[in-house]
Amino acid sequence: MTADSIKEALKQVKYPGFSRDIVSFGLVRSAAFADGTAKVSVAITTSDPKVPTMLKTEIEHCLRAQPGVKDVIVELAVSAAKAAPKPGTANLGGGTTPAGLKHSVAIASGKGGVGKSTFAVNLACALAQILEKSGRPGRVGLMDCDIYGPSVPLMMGLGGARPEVDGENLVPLERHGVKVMSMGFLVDDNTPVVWRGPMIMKTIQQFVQNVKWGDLDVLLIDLPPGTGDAQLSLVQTLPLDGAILVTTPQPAATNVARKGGLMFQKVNVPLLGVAENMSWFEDATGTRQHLFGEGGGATIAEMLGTSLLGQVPLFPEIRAGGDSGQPVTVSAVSGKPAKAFREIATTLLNRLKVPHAG
Ligand SMILES: Nc1ncnc2c1ncn2[C@@H]1O[C@H](COP(=O)(O)OP(=O)(O)OP(=O)(O)O)[C@@H](O)[C@H]1O
Repeated sequence: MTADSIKEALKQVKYPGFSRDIVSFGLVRSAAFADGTAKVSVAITTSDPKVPTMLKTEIEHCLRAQPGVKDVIVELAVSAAKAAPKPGTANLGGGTTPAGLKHSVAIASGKGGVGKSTFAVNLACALAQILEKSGRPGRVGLMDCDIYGPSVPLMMGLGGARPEVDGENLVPLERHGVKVMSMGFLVDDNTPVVWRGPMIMKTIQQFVQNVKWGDLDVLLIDLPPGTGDAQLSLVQTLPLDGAILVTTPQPAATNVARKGGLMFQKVNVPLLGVAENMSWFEDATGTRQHLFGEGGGATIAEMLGTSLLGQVPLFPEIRAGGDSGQPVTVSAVSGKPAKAFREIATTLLNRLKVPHAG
């Protein structure tokens, strides 16, 4: 055995209550092997006294089964979770999953203007439609963390709306079957907000913990564009199941999108796939014009070891839907643009193993 093969073996150990293993969660701090003794050091954040005991037993059991291992020493550093855990809550690396939230997925892009918010809004509406048909209405949330230019309120037809306050909590607004919370609801359009890192972190934590999301199958999180410190902090603050990277097809966009993907890999957030937006434009004769080049989405997906979730063509109706607050998935349910988003929504639900009738 070597330090590496110990870590490899520990990939079989799942964090209690999760389908992910302790290595991919980034909880294994060190591993060593000498004279038949495997020594590992693991750091976790939890307030549940059962978790450390369960983990220790699992790790010992796993390593004792490895060839040449006679003894196992597990050093477990346990720090208390920041927030008091609610029933069904697990805490990892500082993030707290609210009870009732099944899956959270970040929508990210390497740079601005690729249609990330448009994609997030339409994906949320398509998910809500599929889940409603499956007998699960009102189980999709959309959290707009694009603090620098929140466009979700306008795109969802909620411009100027204000959420209700219930005690210490905010009640998300509901539109097109989606529960929505956005920084745009809380700040005045005419007052530019100068955000500093700690303020961003605090706001995002409150968006997760002090918003009455209720029972959700999927919460989509629209991240600010780019791969700076703000994004990295957000990703570490939020308990994420995975991320979708939105890109346009031109080869020039691949490098910057790749950086976005690598950021998630650095913090052990799995990539659920790449979504290519503005893939082509269908002219009057039905011929596809590749205005922004071709193949970028598939190339990035391959580079990052993930797959292409789907492609969304350029449609004037998509832009018009965003501007009017009636996303195309809602205003023209049976049209081609809506179908493109629904296909991606179905693939995502399958990937997250959410049962549906879509
Ligand atoms: N597939 C599409 N077809 C037609 N128009 C689109 C499409 N996707 C996005 N757009 C339009 O492109 C513009 C930019 O989209 P959007 O605001 O969603 O980008 P973004 O990546 O979220 O930008 P930022 O992150 O800088 O806010 C919008 O006017 C939107 O309506």
